[in-house]
Amino acid sequence: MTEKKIAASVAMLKVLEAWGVKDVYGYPGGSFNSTMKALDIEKENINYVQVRHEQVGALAAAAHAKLTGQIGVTFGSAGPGAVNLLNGLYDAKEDHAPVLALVGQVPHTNMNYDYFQEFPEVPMFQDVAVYDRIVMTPESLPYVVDKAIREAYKNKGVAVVVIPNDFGYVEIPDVDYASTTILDKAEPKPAPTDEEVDKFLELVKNAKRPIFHVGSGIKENADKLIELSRKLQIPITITGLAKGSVPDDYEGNLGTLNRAASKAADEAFATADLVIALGADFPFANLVYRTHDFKFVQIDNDRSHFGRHHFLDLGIWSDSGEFLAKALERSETAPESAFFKASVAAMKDWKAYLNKLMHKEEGPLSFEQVYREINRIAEENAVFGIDTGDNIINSFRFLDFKGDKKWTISALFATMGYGVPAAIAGQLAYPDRQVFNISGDGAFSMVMQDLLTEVKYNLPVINIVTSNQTLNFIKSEQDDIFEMNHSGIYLVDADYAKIAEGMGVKGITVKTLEELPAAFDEALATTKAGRPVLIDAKITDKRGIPVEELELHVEDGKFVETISAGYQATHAEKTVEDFFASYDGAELKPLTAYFEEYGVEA
Ligand SMILES: CC(=O)OP(=O)(O)O
Repeated sequence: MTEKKIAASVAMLKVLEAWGVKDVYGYPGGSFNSTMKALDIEKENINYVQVRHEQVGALAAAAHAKLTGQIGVTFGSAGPGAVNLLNGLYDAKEDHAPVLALVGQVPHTNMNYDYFQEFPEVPMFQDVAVYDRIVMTPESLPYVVDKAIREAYKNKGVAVVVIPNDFGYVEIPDVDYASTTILDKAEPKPAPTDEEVDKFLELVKNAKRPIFHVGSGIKENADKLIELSRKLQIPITITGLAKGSVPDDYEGNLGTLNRAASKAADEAFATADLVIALGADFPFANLVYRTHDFKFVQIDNDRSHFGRHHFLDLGIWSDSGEFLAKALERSETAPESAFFKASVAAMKDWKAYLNKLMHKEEGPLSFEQVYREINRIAEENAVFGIDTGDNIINSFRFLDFKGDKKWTISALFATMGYGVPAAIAGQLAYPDRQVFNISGDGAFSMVMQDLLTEVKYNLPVINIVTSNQTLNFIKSEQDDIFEMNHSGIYLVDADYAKIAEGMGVKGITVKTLEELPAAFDEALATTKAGRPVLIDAKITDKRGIPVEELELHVEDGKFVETISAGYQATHAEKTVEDFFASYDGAELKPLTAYFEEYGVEA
């Protein structure tokens, strides 16, 4: 009997198909032609998405993984194609997203002869990858790719497989190379002991101002968290990635911390005497966790995370759902807490302030009104690709995450140019949903060639460019540096609507508050007709209020609120009241005012 044969590259694609991969993002080069041939053969089963820069392909794969939880796949050819992948792969690494990168290599017979575009790729990917291999035989190609996918899932990171081009053409035995059956088995969840939960409850009982800081893993258990927050009277702060995981309309959800914060969250956290970090892995902990003394409880399902941001008073290795269920079961309802009430009141007023800014009807166009319009047209299950810069702060503050919405950012790596690739990945993964890209002009102009990808695949993305000819996130940082002029942050303006039109995308420019609603209506109508659209919103370079400059400390047995010495040194406003007023917030009150009102003691 003759053994059935299959090209090694086709066998590799069948492995991807078995793992449920639908889209593969990349740009061909000569050293990748054996896989390109296979992609053509398998086009009914797997979709090759031609991006216009490998960086965009790698970022789209990372965004796909972050949005869906499923592996994202990207490729680049030997040499420049491989190098261009790096930015997107680092984004995946830093945000723990499973991504497979297939990398072309010259035919193995030409390797080590200083051949055209040949370079040693494996060492280059060593730092970014959790698994990094060059295929050594045609027969092992599907096996190595299968193993790479398992490693990417297991280690929540990037797996790289370098493929000498000639191996892909070779016929190998046609057998089932994929090991996807492991997907059926859920990992066992760690759970707390009764004693651990009782110790936690004792710490809560002895605290005057306990506060939660929770990570995005809470999403499935947000109901239990809210029940415990109410029962024990503990307000909640969240990490940036947890935005939307705890409903914004829960009165005890104070929102995010630090620079992208709500005022109430930063203020309340600064007075906490007990911080309960629940799956929170916070990249700014070194700033925010070290401003004052508090007791620290950490509950995490990853044992390698314990103590990495703060010394522990209590560490509980547990899944958040298991922990919350037991804490609810073993706790008694706490008496009403003045700290909880004061925090909730401060948050309510903060939300009213944001609402006021969004609904301004006079003055120049600024980012708040753009967000009002996005919220107006956004559907319940919209998907957002949000680019790095002010749009991160602004989306955390102004974007309405209610409903079944999904969003993604380049969180820890924070690369600019993420919005377009994320929107492409979002629209391909969720073809029936409305998808937005929200980018600053600096970020957008790094990847704008990939509007062509939206056109090529008929992706009706709503691209919003918040365009102020400034790297505004950086400008704000420079504003706070003593005796520093603005340096290198001003950008040449462009007519992004015209650029979009030149690529086949409907382009709309909006310069005034009056023009804004009609522009968004037109954008909506365009995408409903199946076409991508771009709104170039010419906004001011106004800065949002930097609430991270607020500081609380105890003087004579009472909390006192000030603005940081650094801010005072670089700005005219010296009092908290003047600080609020300079950001159009004369009605805002320091948390200390609420403390007095509700009787919170230091
Ligand atoms: C990085 C940066 O400053 O971006 P933006 O101008 O969108 O804030």
